[in-house]
Amino acid sequence: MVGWGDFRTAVTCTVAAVVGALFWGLRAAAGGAWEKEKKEEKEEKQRSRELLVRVLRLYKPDAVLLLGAFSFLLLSVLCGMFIPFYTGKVIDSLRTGQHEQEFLSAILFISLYSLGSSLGAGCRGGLFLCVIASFTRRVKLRLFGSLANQEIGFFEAVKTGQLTTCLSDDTTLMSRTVALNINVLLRTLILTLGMVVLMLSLSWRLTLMVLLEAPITGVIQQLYQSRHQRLSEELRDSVARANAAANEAVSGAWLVRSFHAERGEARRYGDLLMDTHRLKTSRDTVRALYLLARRFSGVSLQVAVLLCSRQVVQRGHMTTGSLLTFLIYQGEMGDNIRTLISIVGNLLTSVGAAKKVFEYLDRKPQCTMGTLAPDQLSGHVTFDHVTFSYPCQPEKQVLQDFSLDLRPGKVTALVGPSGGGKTTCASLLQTLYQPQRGQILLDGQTLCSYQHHYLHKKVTVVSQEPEILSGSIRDNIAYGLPDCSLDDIQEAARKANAHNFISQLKKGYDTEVGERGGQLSKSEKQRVAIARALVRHPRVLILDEVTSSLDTDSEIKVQQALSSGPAPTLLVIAHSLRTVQNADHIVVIGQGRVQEQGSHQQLMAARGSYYNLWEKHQSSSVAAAGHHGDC
Ligand SMILES: Nc1ncnc2c1ncn2[C@@H]1O[C@H](COP(=O)(O)OP(=O)(O)OP(=O)(O)O)[C@@H](O)[C@H]1O
Repeated sequence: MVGWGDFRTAVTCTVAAVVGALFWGLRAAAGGAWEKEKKEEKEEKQRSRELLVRVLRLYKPDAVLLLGAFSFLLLSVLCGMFIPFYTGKVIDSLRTGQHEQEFLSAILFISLYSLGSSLGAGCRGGLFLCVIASFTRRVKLRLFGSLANQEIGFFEAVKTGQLTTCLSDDTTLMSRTVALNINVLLRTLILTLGMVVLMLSLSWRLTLMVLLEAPITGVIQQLYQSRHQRLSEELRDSVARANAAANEAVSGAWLVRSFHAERGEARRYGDLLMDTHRLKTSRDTVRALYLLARRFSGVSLQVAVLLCSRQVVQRGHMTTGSLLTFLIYQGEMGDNIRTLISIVGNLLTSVGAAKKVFEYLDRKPQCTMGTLAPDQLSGHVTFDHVTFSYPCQPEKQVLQDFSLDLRPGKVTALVGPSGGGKTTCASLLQTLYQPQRGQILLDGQTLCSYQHHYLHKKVTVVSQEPEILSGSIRDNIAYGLPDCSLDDIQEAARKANAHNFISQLKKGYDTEVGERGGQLSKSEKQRVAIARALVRHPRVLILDEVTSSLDTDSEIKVQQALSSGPAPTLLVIAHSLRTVQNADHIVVIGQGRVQEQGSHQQLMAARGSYYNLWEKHQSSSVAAAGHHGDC
């Protein structure tokens, strides 16, 4: 016979089922309007799933540690699951006041399971942290390797702040959240399955009611997840933009100060911070609403179960102790269902940070270097009909059908008006950029077919603004050559006329030069940079406006040093025509094209653009001399 209690339970279950179905129905009805959004969401989810699989594959080297962590996880979950079960037994034996033996054994089991659960949880946590640390280090290193290999155009297109945020924050976020989410997912899954079995054994009616929470939570979660993910991504980009602005202002502090741009910079940074704040507030509001809806549904179901449980106990289907056990499980079950549903979404969200990391990890540099490393290299360079635009300004052709021959062991001077493309030639020779058309050959082979390390030892450049790194002078000269001896360093420094000033420093070659070589004068920096180039014994040496910051004495000494020993192919880029008239070959470049070439005498006789440049140079020198005389 069906009693009143059974009837009430059945009615409550049906009502709850209808509510659940209604939620699904509403979602399906609204689905029509969201068709497009849903399709995009689906594709996004598919991409996130693929990313997740890639992240998981990266954990392979930590498989042993992970196995240990999962074993402890299993131990802690299984032990923890039985504690409420024995708590119910304790209550029952207290209530009846009999079976002391049962009471004591229940207490003993609770103690043992608590010990096992705590031990398992501690070891699991420790091992997971080790895995996360090792994973993060590995990913950071791989990402750094990939970034370091990118061509210069990439660094011009992407802001430094974005790259450093990706390297420091995104890698950490990706490893932490994925590992923690998987940890929680497995723990909750095992716990939920175990609890369902135990709860069914206590009361299948109440268990069915508790399980109705799943579809309701599912709907709430669905609504929340996509919005939260979108806002989180926007927030991450906004933080990166603010970081980039701060970086730029701090690294260019002298520029900000000398142009009195402090207020403008502060305003720009303030606007970006405001944007970040707005996105953060929206994201937190969405989260607060979600938590509210989740809590409300959970509490409603709890009340419904309590109402029905009275009937179940009164009818003798359960003891009070079992009911207590059930209610403890129910409390945890609600959390577990919510966690299980949210964790799948969280896992997909957490790989959002991995998106950028993989984007940079997968990026292939425009020029992948080859394997050529011949013992003999004559240093014959050919620009063969090269056309080039900078990646950030593709519409502006800086070099147009540009051809040039640098003959082995000879000095070629590249002269021409400012912005004509001289430094661009030097950058292309270092493979910092790739020409869009034509090719650059070294001894008949394209630059990219040489081994990376070999090419940059054989083709070196001393640029207008030499990059000096913080560290000692010795580190700077031997940069990139870990086996370079002090003798070689000193020999190169002598040739660059740098040995004297270095020897006079208190710590000599071990003197720290400060950030970006701030403790050295411009000429000293230039001479250290020349020594850095010469220590490599290059076959092709490019001096880009080097003489402008050298005094005459240094200039003569450097020229003498370069002409002694096996002379490299020398490309001298110069504004001052005085320094180039002795060159074997002079090339005049203007608007990205070769305008004239020949020896000084030939070009002067031709009375073309070189002659005009020379005339201008002469008259400005005379004017400068007159001005000094007046003074
Ligand atoms: N990184 C870059 N991105 C975009 N355009 C650039 C970049 N570097 C140079 N340019 C542009 O390319 C053109 C050629 O510049 P390049 O520095 O090669 O000239 P240059 O002859 O060496 O000038 P200067 O004698 O003043 O050093 C110029 O119009 C310049 O604005």
